[in-house]
This record gives sequence, C-alpha cells and structure tokens, in this order.
Amino acid sequence: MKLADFADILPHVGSISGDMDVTGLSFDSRRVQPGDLFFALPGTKADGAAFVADAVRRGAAGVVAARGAIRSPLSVPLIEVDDPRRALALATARFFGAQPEIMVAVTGTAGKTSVASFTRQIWEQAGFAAASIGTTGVVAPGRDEYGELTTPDPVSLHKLLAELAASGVTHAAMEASSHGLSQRRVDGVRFAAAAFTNIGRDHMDYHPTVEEYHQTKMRLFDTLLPPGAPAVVFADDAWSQPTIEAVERAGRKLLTVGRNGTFIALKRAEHERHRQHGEVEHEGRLYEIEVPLAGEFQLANALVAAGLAIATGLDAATAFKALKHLKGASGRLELTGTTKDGAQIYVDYAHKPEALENVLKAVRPFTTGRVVVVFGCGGDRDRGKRPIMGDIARRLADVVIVTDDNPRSEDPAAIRAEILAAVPEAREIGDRREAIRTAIAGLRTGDTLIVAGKGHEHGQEIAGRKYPFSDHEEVRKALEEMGQ
Ligand SMILES: CC(=O)N[C@H]1[C@@H](OP(=O)(O)OP(=O)(O)OC[C@H]2O[C@@H](n3ccc(=O)[nH]c3=O)[C@H](O)[C@@H]2O)O[C@H](CO)[C@@H](O)[C@@H]1O[C@H](C)C(=O)N[C@@H](C)C(=O)N[C@H](CCC(=O)O)C(=O)O
Ligand SMILES: Nc1ncnc2c1ncn2[C@@H]1O[C@H](COP(=O)(O)OP(=O)(O)OP(=O)(O)O)[C@@H](O)[C@H]1O
Ligand SMILES: N[C@H](CCC[C@H](N)C(=O)O)C(=O)O
Ligand SMILES: [Mg+2]
Repeated sequence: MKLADFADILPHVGSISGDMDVTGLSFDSRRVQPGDLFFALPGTKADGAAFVADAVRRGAAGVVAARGAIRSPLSVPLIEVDDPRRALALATARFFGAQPEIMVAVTGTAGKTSVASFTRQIWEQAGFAAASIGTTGVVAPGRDEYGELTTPDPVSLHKLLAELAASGVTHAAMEASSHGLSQRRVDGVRFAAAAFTNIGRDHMDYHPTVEEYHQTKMRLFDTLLPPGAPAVVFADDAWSQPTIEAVERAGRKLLTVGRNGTFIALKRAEHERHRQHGEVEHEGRLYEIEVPLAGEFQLANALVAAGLAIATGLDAATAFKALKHLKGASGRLELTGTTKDGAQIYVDYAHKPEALENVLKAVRPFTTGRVVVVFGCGGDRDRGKRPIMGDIARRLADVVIVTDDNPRSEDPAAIRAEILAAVPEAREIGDRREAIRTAIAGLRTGDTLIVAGKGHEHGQEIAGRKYPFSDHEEVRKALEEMGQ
C-alpha cells in the first residue's frame, strides 16, 4: 500500500510523499521489517519514541509518533498524530482490509470469555461459520489456538481478522478488556453490537479508580460502537445503571437483559448443581431456557450471549434453543474430577474478588460436606485484591489452602503473606502441585474443591520464567496416583 492510502488517518504534510510504499506496520522496534511504518507508542514501561533510531536501523520506511515526541531529525519521514495508538489501530485495520462481517465485543470484569464463547456457539448452532477471540485464544472452524492476551494488539488482531474473513468466517465475538480499550487495541474493528456484563474489582494497579475503570470500558459504547447500534447490557449488576446511562447518553440502542432487563427479561430461574433453568420473556413471548453448566452466573452470561446473537439478527427461538447445548469455556467452573467418595473437583479462573465470591457461593447450595478452596494471587498485578480475596475465602470456604498463582517477578512468599493476613487459619503450601494434591487427599464425601485462579492456563510464571503447568492436569494426575 501507499502512504496516501492512509491519508485520513496519517496526514502527511510538507515534503513527505504519499507515494511512499508501506509494506508493513510495527509498534515494536525489535520486530521491525524493512519497509515497515514504525509507530512509536508511549507505553507503561517505556516510550516507543526512545526506539525510533533502532527501528530506522532495522529498515523502517517511516515513523508515526505523537506530536512533539521526536525531537532529533530522522533520515526517514516522520508523521505526527494526536493519538498514535488509535492511529495504529485504524491503520492496521486499513492495511489488513477484511474482518468477519458481523463482529461483536463484550466488556466487563467477569464473564467476557464465557460470553464470547457462548455467542460463537449460538451462531455455530444456527449454521454460521463463527469465531471467538479472547483470554483462552482463538476458536474458529478448524482453528483452536492458545493466546497470550485477552485483547490482542492491533497488528495481531487485524491480521487474524483478515485470515478469519478469508477462511469464510462471517461472525466473530471478541473480548474487549479494559487494557485493550484504554490502549485502543480494538479501535479499528467495525462492531455490529457490543455487550456489558458487570464491574468488580480488577486491575486497580492500572486504573486509578473504579470510576475511571468503568469509564474506560464505556469507550466500547460511546466511541467504538457506531451510533444507533445495539448495546446489550446486563441489568442486574451494581454498575448496570451507570452503564445504561452511558449508553443512552451516547445515543446507542439500549437492550437490557436479566431480571431487570426488558429486551430479555428473566422471569424465573432454578439452579441445579450442573444445570440452570429459566424462563425469559422477549418481545411479548415466553421461552423456557436451559443452560447445562454449573454456576448461577452462567445464566447471566448465557442471556448476554443470546442478547448479542438476537441483536445482530438471529431469531430468538433459535438463540434460546441453542443455550441447551452450550459448553463452558475451558477452566470456568469446570468439573475436572470426582473422587471415589463422590467429592467434586472444579477448576475455575476466579483470580479477582467478585469472581471468587461468586464461585464459592455458587457451589455452596450443592455441597453437603465442606467447600475447599486452593488459590493464590498473581504477582506484578493489583496488590490490593490479595487480602480481599483472603477474606472472601475465609468467609465462604470451610478449608482454605493458599498457594502460588503466577508470582512473576515478585517474591511468592510475600504474596502469600498478604493473602494470609486476612485468613490466618489457612494452610500455606507454596508449591501449587503439592497444594492441589494435599487438598484432594483431604476430601471427604459431599465436599467440593475449587482450584481457583489459573483456569485454562498452560503455564506458571515464576521469576520471569514460564514453566509448563495445568490445574486440569494436576487434578487428573493426583486422582490417578491416589488410585481415585
Ligand atoms: C501493561 C500493558 O498492558 N502492556 C501492554 C502494552 O505494552 P506497553 O505499550 O505498555 O509496552 P512498553 O514496554 O511500555 O513499551 C512501549 C512501546 O515501546 C516499544 N518498544 C519497547 C522496547 C523496545 O526495545 N522497542 C520498542 O519498540 C513497545 O513495543 C511498545 O510499543 O501494549 C503491548 C502491545 O499491545 C502489550 O503486549 C502489553 O501487554 C503486556 C504484555 C501485558 O501483560 N498486558 C496485560 C496486563 C493485559 O493487557 N491484560 C489485559 C486484560 C487481562 C484480563 O483481565 O482479562 C488483556 O487484554 O490481556
Ligand atoms: N457473570 C459473571 N459474574 C460473576 N463472576 C463470573 C461471571 N462469569 C464468570 N465469572 C467468574 O469469573 C471467572 C472468569 O470468567 P470469564 O473467563 O468468563 O471472565 P473474563 O471476564 O473473561 O475474565 P478475564 O478478564 O480474567 O479473562 C470464572 O471462572 C468465574 O469464576
Ligand atoms: N489477564 C489477567 C489474567 C490473570 C490470571 C491470574 N492467573 C494471574 O496470573 O494473576 C492478567 O494478566 O492480569
Ligand atoms: Mg477473559
């Protein structure tokens, strides 16, 4: 492509020729290929402007940077913009060109992965070639890949969207994390609808206040969703009202779901251990629904997903019928094993307070014995959540084992100590493998064990190194070795 093809996104002035070839786009100097346009992004650890010389040395054909960020003269054209991250997102969308025709995004503290996966499954059952993109990776016809980020960077994202479109995928649901929204990773995607699940405590190391965190999520509705397009809002959360107001203020089409919802109104719900039943009203008609998954919260996620599918054109009866066949996203309150005595073991991705609270509450009514939890907290992330999660475990579980999650660069014992301060009666077993084994060995009839925090993850990051690790596998191996 030529620079002139990006004229509306990258205004080039003076002596810079629009005839300049752009053969690729890059925001990391270490990955620049000759002919790339290098975007110097102000980051959380470094400033991309400091790597411009490196990028040029590696063959960058031009540089895009924030106004005034580059002071010394360059041997290649410099294009100055107000918001380089947004410019990168828009330019990559233009560069890769195609995306699945109908794309939706879901934001919220918890439930994004589940909603994206459920929406894909509803579409699949309706006969569409559909994809989901998020924390657990990319799932599409003939494709199931593990991913690193919940919301990929714009270059990886638009390359992927173009591949999906080329392979015939017409529908895609993706997660929009607050980091992703704040860093403009999805600014180049054309959305047909967007959804909100809930707000809880998360990423308080990145967002100064919960209000700012919520406002960042609202970018999805007030900036990225086209005016008039449908916004599906879960109506039963403490943050539903501010979200509804933000959607209405922005002039998007508000569709609420849940007990307080009007687009899909949940009239009745019954919860069984591995199954949720409900009756919903949509446009004056009643539908019986069934979600074959553990955890009351999955009913909420299923309604949001059905809302997205209906809002983008699927008939309601097909969408509601599809819920009966939903499979849970990997590691979301997933029954991973049962002991000979009938104690049940779940792997769950709760790594933030509300999620842990929800999961422990969800299994209580079906647990005739004790609720046992094994969990830790990740390093280099919000420290404030550690004692909060300790307190939740103390209140809602009968047996607590505090172990390591991904300590990353932090001292694992110090992380555990911050959790244990709120739950001093807990057992401390740093080695996650041993913690899981100890918990399983102690299970009795009627007990439920929740191994929380790592869900689908394939590795454990300790002191900057990633070691292979899977909660699923550890549970299975432990049961096998104990002759269970
Ligand atoms: C804190 C954070 O969000 N960081 C993300 C951010 O990096 P950054 O821009 O802050 O990076 P930086 O190190 O400060 O560098 C600034 C710029 O200089 C460039 N650079 C740097 C070094 C060099 O030699 N040359 C060079 O050009 C970098 O490529 C970057 O463009 O932008 C990068 C590209 O999009 C991301 O890969 C990176 O994610 C890191 C790896 C990360 O761990 N992010 C997590 C916290 C995250 O995003 N999580 C969310 C939510 C998870 C959830 O709750 O579900 C997610 O969406 O996954
Ligand atoms: N609607 C919900 N309300 C409360 N908790 C939920 C809800 N959905 C899921 N959870 C809890 O949150 C965990 C993560 O769920 P899920 O992966 O669907 O959310 P997410 O928003 O994608 O999270 P992350 O940002 O960590 O990727 C689940 O394992 C469960 O413990
Ligand atoms: N997307 C989240 C995942 C956290 C998962 C948990 N296992 C941890 O390591 O804290 C993050 O990067 O903050
Ligand atoms: Mg997720």
